[in-house]
Amino acid sequence: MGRKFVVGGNWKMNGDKKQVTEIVETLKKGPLDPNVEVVVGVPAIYLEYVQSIIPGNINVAAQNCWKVAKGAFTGEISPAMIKDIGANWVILGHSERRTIFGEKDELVAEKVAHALENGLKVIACIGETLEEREAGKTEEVVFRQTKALLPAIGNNWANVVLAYEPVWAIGTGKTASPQQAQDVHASLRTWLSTNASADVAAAVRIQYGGSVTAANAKELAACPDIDGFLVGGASLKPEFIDIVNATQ
Ligand SMILES: O=C[C@H](O)COP(=O)(O)O
Repeated sequence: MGRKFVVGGNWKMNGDKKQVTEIVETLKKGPLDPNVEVVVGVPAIYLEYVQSIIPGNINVAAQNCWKVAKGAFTGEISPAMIKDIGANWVILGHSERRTIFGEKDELVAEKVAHALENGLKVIACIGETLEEREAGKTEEVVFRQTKALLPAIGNNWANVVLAYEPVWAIGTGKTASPQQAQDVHASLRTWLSTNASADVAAAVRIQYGGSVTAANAKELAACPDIDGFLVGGASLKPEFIDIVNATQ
């Protein structure tokens, strides 16, 4: 049962025009494993520029979008706008959106529903905080966050990638161990098989995110339920190529 490995590079609020051009040049040189789907999450202001210079084998994602097509929502962008400039993906529910900008499960779900309705593919992020993990609530939190997405996704699972990103591992240098990540991915798949369907559970790709580097990617990629990565800091560096190629 082949789940195509999918690696996202989330540039977050980093880079200027010169640096994003350099990153694209590095990606062009690769070489990138042709069996891996690659998506780069680009700051909104550079989306159209990056889309215009990136090779066709790499997909461009927005890092957020709003839940309706247009209107009086100062500072926001819509899925229609993302599609209009040629990009096809959006990252939603990232823990930085949840914790810094106060996005709740319901809002994330509304955004996911609208993005999918408008033909975008979605990387939907979930994950527990350190406090929640230490309280033994990892599964409870991850299942709650995913449950909120079920009606939003409906029968559109083919256009969704889940990204499990334990908040305590993001940007901290503390990667979840392969066993810790595998355990959550496996229990999420079991939960999906009960709460969505066996087909969804078997087919959905679950990325791991949180301090992924070239040094730890191969071991994580070898876990049976880890189907890719969502990479922050290391996606700005040439080592991103090695992370994309971690299954080789
Ligand atoms: O979206 C990416 C994650 O937040 C991981 O970031 P990081 O690789 O810098 O820890």
